[in-house]
Amino acid sequence: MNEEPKIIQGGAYEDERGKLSFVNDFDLSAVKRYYIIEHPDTSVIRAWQAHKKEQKWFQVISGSFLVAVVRPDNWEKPSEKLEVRKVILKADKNQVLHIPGNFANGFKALEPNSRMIVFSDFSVEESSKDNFRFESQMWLDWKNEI
Ligand SMILES: Cc1cn([C@H]2C[C@H](O)[C@@H](COP(=O)(O)OP(=O)(O)O[C@H]3O[C@H](C)C(=O)[C@H](O)[C@H]3O)O2)c(=O)[nH]c1=O
Repeated sequence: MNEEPKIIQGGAYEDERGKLSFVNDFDLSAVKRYYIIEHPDTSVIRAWQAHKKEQKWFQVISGSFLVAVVRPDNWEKPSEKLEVRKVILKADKNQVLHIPGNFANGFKALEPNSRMIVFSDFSVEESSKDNFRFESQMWLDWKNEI
């Protein structure tokens, strides 16, 4: 599988009734569950979680996050020198980041109390059989990011 992470751009509509935010191109037909992650401050690093098959979709719903994505070259002992792709997701940009299988993800909030909703195409049980973790200090010096 050679699919790459990508941004699905949404939009917003405002009138006298208020504001409606949407992501029309986000097809949720594969999604089995969602969860919401909130980081109290910008010092918390949540990394690295990885899946060979499970897909995730991330949307920031409050504040902003730096999300980093790496494709492990080896699932037991990956190289420490791999390309790190970095994306800043902000609640007011209405963007969904799709991370296909075969990638590791890591992130930190850029503002206190930032919140992110995560959609997954695997149940919790399926995910637990496709769950890989790597040390947070791998690949990125998080403290010096932004
Ligand atoms: C995600 C999830 C978790 N939980 C329970 C299971 C654990 O007892 C507890 C903490 O979960 P976990 O340590 O897996 O959370 P993260 O380390 O943030 O990882 C999660 O979010 C990152 C981005 C991943 O990519 C992982 O696949 C996903 O598991 O919540 C549930 O009951 N349901 C859920 O949907």
